[in-house]
Amino acid sequence: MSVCFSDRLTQRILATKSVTCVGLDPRRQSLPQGLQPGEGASVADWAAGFETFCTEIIDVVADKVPVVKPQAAFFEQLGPAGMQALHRVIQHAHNKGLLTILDGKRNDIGSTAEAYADAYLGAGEASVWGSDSLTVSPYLGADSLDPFVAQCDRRNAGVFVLVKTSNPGGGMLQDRSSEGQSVYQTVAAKVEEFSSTRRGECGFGPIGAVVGATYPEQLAELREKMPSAYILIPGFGAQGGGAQDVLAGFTSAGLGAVVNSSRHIIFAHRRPEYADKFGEANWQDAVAAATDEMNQQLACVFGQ
Ligand SMILES: O=c1ccn([C@@H]2O[C@H](COP(=O)(O)O)[C@@H](O)[C@H]2O)c(=O)[nH]1
Repeated sequence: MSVCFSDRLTQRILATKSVTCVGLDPRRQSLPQGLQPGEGASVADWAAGFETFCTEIIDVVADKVPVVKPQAAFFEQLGPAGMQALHRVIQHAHNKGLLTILDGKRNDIGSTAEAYADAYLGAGEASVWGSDSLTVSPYLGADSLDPFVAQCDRRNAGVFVLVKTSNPGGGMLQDRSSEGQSVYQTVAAKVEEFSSTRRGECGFGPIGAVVGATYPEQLAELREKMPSAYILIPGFGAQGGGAQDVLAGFTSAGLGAVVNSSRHIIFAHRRPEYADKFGEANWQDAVAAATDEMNQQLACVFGQ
């Protein structure tokens, strides 16, 4: 990949006219009936169901959105078979022209973080997992982030550092203050420092931040504090965030952020408004309709 991650993401946003990120969070109990392997099924059977589910979602959304975010946890739950399915899902997204954010929230001391960065960062054949980008935790400090940043430089990959997460309990650590600055503000300053010296043509660098749609005030504050960073905004839809909550994450050109929704899109066939219209057998049509709906709700970011 010769183009830096932030420029590739920007190109995809402009080409699809969408800032929606579809989260691939296959949950056993919510899979459409036709993909549930039935009683006594092995983890390998479930992994096959996950793979079919996610690849079909990718086929539906490939021309509608710039990026998908596979959630590693659900694949890890199925052991080696799940991880093989995850790999094939990432490759399928890549082959369909979608960018990938692997949501693994990885990190460790620097020398071990090097192995994580090598494993996950680099699209297609550039790394064994083939992901364009990865979510990472900042809680082991700046030196733990360095290996990820180095791999972003080497392989034109991207990372999204957890800054202000969408969950209600995140403030226990993230909102703590010392020397007049909260932890999330300290992490944001580091993200900006990394990205400001690596800006692509789009004006953003490859080191981004995770900021929840459930904290619109902090999102506005962090947009200002990190002018060089792409923001991944989870918490839209199932967690209660809406279009008005995420507007402040974008520049006036509608760039600088992508908004993730997982359950509300991939399990749209279970939402009453879609269940009646499409029925479970046509779950792919519900995914398409829910993606179109989210794109329409967020179209306002381009005309701020
Ligand atoms: O702060 C964060 C960081 C990550 N997530 C992840 O995003 C999706 C959200 O799923 P929904 O179904 O749209 O609620 C999920 O994979 C989380 O692990 C987050 O929600 N908040």
